[in-house]
Amino acid sequence: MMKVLVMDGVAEEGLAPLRQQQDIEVVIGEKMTEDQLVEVIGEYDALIVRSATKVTSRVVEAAKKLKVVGRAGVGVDNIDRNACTNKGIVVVNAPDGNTIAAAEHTMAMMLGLARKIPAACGKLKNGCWDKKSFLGVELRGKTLGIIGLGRIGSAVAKRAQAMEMQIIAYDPYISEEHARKMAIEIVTLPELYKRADFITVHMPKTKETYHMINKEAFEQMKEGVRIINCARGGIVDEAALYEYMVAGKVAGAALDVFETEPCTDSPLLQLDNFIATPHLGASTQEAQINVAVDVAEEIIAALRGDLVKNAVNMPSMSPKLLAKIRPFLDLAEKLGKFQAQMLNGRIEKVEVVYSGELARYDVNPLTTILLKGLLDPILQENVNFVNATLVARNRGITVVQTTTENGEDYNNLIKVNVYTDKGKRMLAGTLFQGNDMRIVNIDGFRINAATTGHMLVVPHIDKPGIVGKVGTIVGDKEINIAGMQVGRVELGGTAIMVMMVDNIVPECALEEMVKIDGVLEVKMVSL
Ligand SMILES: NC(=O)C1=CN([C@@H]2O[C@H](COP(=O)(O)OP(=O)(O)OC[C@H]3O[C@@H](n4cnc5c(N)ncnc54)[C@H](O)[C@@H]3O)[C@@H](O)[C@H]2O)C=CC1
Ligand SMILES: O=C(O)CCC(=O)C(=O)O
Repeated sequence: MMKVLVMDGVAEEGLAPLRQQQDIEVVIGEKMTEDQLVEVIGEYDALIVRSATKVTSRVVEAAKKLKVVGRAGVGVDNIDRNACTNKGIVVVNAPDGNTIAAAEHTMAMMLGLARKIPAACGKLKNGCWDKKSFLGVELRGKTLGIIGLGRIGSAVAKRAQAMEMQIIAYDPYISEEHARKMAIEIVTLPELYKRADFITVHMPKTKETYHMINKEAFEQMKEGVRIINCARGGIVDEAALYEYMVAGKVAGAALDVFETEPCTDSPLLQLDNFIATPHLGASTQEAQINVAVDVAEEIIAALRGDLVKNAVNMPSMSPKLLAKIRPFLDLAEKLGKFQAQMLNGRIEKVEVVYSGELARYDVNPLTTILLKGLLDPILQENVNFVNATLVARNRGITVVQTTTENGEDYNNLIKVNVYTDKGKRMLAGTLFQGNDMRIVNIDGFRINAATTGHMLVVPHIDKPGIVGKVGTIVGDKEINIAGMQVGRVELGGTAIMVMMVDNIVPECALEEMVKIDGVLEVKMVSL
């Protein structure tokens, strides 16, 4: 039975996909300290969190069978991704389910600021009918500066356009063309500061974005600007914000997120023109169900060893790309696994060439899974789709990946050259129609071998009697031969024999075979 620990009040309705699995037990956890989590995490195969639980390196170190950490939401800054990656633990998030909730919360903040609703409401509830203090401004005709034009930034833009605002945006990773299609003008950051009446931030907290809205930024802004942060605490420097609000340059600010959460004692909370919500951006019934369902499905996929759509620490891919390359993923892994059993010496370099139709796809996931197939059988540590590239890099293995339209007589071909301190080994495989996977070349010898079961691979001198002698040894061990392929370049030169056998041939028999005159090497490969 696999166990999933669910923290932070993830929506119960969304956990239905997990509860439907016969072999998965769902445990709803109460709020825990780091020490408490460290104590229990060893029991769990998967952990689901929102933003409250911190998945620190200590927690990750204490995990014994954890395969996946799921974030029911977007931001994964509460999860130590490097620690997870090093340990081969997949980190998944649910990036789409709360976009609208966060965008609507941003609009609510903007309208709340423009019309001073929270302060007016507070005063009225205290028995004071005060109309004079709450003269607001309209959004129509105002310029909204959006920093970070991703999912939420774009959804905010669309809603603000409906309110007849003019949108300008800064996002160094979004093309102007993309913005133009949404009728958004891309500007530099200084220009955005200079022109915007309202500024809203929608990017992740990174080294680059931490305290991005600081004194220098406030200095460049318009008199009377209003600031909104429904993204991550720390993007806005709260001390600087307080200073510029008190000085009157900033007419109002609304924060849903704070540098330290929970936050109940900030001086900002004393200001009438400051609106605060306790990280509620994603807190709608709809969003919570959406993200819980999404993350539950990802957790199931990860626990079953299937590919996940929204992994943040391994190559993830669109469903469209996945459908196209899924059969090639199996082939790539098999080629890696095959090579692992053929090698002599320490791996120095892996060269993968993708040809034919494969040249049209993003082949990074194929290389990753090929490395997993290659390194997992060789190394002591657990190598998986998450950490395979990192493991290769940490071991000083150079990985080179190229694509070419020229498929060398095949519609598609994956060729893997592995260089060790003892030489080079080449292997190539293809997918024929109907996803029929075949090994088509070993060290330059053309063959046509299946990619399942056990096989003896025997490079030898092309002369009579060798196949018979190898077959006799296999027969003496009462092992059935299921099929055979021989590849040679020229008569009397070197050749390769691939003998399909029903069981693993024992080491002592392999040693006997190597002694046959003309046999150069014997490798037992199981796929
Ligand atoms: N308050 C809440 O409850 C919620 C907060 N969030 C947070 O909102 C933020 C945005 O989420 P999404 O739109 O889904 O993410 P996204 O990944 O779709 O968009 C982020 C955008 O920020 C841009 N960006 C990155 N670095 C930048 C920089 N230095 N300057 C300007 N732009 C930069 C990226 O190019 C990207 O377009 C995240 O931090 C997320 O954690 C998301 C949901 C709910
Ligand atoms: O789960 C939550 O309430 C917060 C959501 C959030 O901040 C995010 O998705 O990045």
